[in-house]
Amino acid sequence: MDVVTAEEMRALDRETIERLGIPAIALMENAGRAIAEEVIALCRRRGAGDAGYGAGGGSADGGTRSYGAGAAGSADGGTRSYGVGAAGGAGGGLRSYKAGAAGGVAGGSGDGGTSSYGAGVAGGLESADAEGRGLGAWAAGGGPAIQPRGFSVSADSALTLAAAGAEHWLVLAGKGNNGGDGLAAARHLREAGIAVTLVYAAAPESLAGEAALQRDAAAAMGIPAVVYGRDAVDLAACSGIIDALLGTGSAGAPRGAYAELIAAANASGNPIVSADIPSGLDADTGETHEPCIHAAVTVCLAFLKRGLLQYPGAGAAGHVVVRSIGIPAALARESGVRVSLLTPEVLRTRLQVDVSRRRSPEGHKGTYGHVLLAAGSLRMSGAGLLSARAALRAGCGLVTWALPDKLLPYVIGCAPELMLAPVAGSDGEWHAGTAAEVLRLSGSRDCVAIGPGLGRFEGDTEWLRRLWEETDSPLVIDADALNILADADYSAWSRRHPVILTPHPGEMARLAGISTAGVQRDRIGLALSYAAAHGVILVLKGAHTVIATPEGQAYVNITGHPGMGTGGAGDVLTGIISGLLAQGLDAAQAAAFGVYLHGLAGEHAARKRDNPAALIAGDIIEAL
Ligand SMILES: NC(=O)C1=CN([C@@H]2O[C@H](COP(=O)(O)OP(=O)(O)OC[C@H]3O[C@@H](n4cnc5c(N)ncnc54)[C@H](OP(=O)(O)O)[C@@H]3O)[C@@H](O)[C@H]2O)[C@@H](O)CC1
Ligand SMILES: [K+]
Repeated sequence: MDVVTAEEMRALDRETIERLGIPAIALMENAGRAIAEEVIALCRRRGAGDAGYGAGGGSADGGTRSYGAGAAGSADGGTRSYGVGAAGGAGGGLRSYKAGAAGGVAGGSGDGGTSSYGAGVAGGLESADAEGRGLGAWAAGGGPAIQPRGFSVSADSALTLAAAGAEHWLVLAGKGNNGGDGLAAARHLREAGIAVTLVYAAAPESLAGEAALQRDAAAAMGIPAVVYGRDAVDLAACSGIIDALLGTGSAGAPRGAYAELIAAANASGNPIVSADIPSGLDADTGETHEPCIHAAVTVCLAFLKRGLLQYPGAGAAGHVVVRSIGIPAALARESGVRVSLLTPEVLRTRLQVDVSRRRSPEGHKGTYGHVLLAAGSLRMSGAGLLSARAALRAGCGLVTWALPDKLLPYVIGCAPELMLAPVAGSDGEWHAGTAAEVLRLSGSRDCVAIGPGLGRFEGDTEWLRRLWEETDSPLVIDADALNILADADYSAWSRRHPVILTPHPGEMARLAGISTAGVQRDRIGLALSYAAAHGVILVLKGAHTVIATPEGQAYVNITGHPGMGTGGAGDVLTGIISGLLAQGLDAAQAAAFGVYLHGLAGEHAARKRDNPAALIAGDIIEAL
């Protein structure tokens, strides 16, 4: 799934309209219909008592974000799900997101999907038709067992709602194309029997182009309209709100009536469905201006916007569903879009990773590579142990842990699968003279990981420079090794093999020479520019870790759990990435797949606890 900036989105719009000849009004119609379908899907979920998307957004499982794709896609209260295919949506009951040959990308009709046949290639679908009947009404067990019963007809069920009479939605319309999308949605809701009132943020006469056409069509259908500031408006007196105030054409903090409507919508307690992005959000950076809509659902049009993946914007967007509006998906790649959501499909098709982690029947420990880890000190022995154990669990054949010799008695037996290589330290710490010994050990290793629990020591810059320049395999640099780099001017250091840097935001701030808040302001943009400028693979850790390559590609990961904010989780990631590198994955593959697996294991580990706050780094290793 491609992730775009507002500028890239505008270029893709232009390309579609001007080169392909698809009229702008057609795109807007598709956008309006998609928004209406998602509103109806939300009404159905609410009718069914699913509190997953209440007012104020947020997912039901305490933080796992969900992104759906396809028609009427919806996720099940926080479980991440990816739907693909003609009628593919992330169905209400799909839980097939495990990395695996068929995992995570099974298509199926979402609740309220358009077809009784055709969808449902995956087992376990719990989709329902317009009347709320599960597919099981026709075929026990669902899935491909559904048989046509002679002649039958199905209707446009995604745009019908049995309990429409109980609903009254307000459509907050700005004067740009985002407002036009909302006005088109209003007509479809009205068709579904839902009461709708338009609330214009600006005088309706100020709308132009396609938005003006939508205004006139809505008026011709007799949809009631009020103008904010001229007519009385009570945003609490409704059952839901469509936010079509500001989209990708907005700049800066919302002004005037826009700001007042956003604040009132948030205060109303009603669920808000945002068109394209929550109004008040910076579509690129994820910065939330004051005020910013807090959506229950964001119906993102055509391509995922970077701002919806980056916090705090990701927190304001609620459940994000990306809907096709007629812009060919291939255009994004063709026009050089460089950022992707890290899904199992992207891992398989773009990164060519064997996500099944298949083992060869003839394989032996030599088949799966050998990691050398230079890590640990007396004060921080656990970091090295965590990295080493994680590398083994990631599937590599052998791990040698180089450590200061004074540490040896304390770690012998802690992990019997490990090989320990004591180097002559000074009082349990590293010293500059150990570089030659580490280099010697690295000679027959498939990758070298440096940093967890390393500490700082005199001459550490020269020590790291030698390893950087002379090791003959890919390097993973973490923790204190990153701090050594931050204090050095390493741009002149030469390097023949790839380097992966794995900073958390604080370490990234030191590397880039900016504040941590500056790092978090636009993580995707920073990761892309840093990786390109320094010729490294950058893994910028944190919620929605970004993996950027020197060639200018970036991947944004959404596996993971808030419970993973615990000491040692980063050391585990370093081990996983190293373990994958040793098995022959290239640096981009190992970094991306490692981050993905780390998050997935964190989710599994969190689920095993009564309370995810109890999660510790070792649990992530055990869940791999
Ligand atoms: N193009 C297409 O083909 C398609 C586009 N699509 C849709 O269009 C959206 C982009 O539409 P857009 O470019 O018209 O911009 P939009 O977000 O509606 O806002 C512009 C208006 O907001 C105003 N404004 C700006 N900042 C402001 C502020 N801080 N506070 C207050 N007002 C502010 C600004 O007013 P001005 O400052 O110029 O007076 C202007 O009137 C996109 O997100 C998607 O939803 C889809 O239908 C697919 C096809
Ligand atoms: K909006």
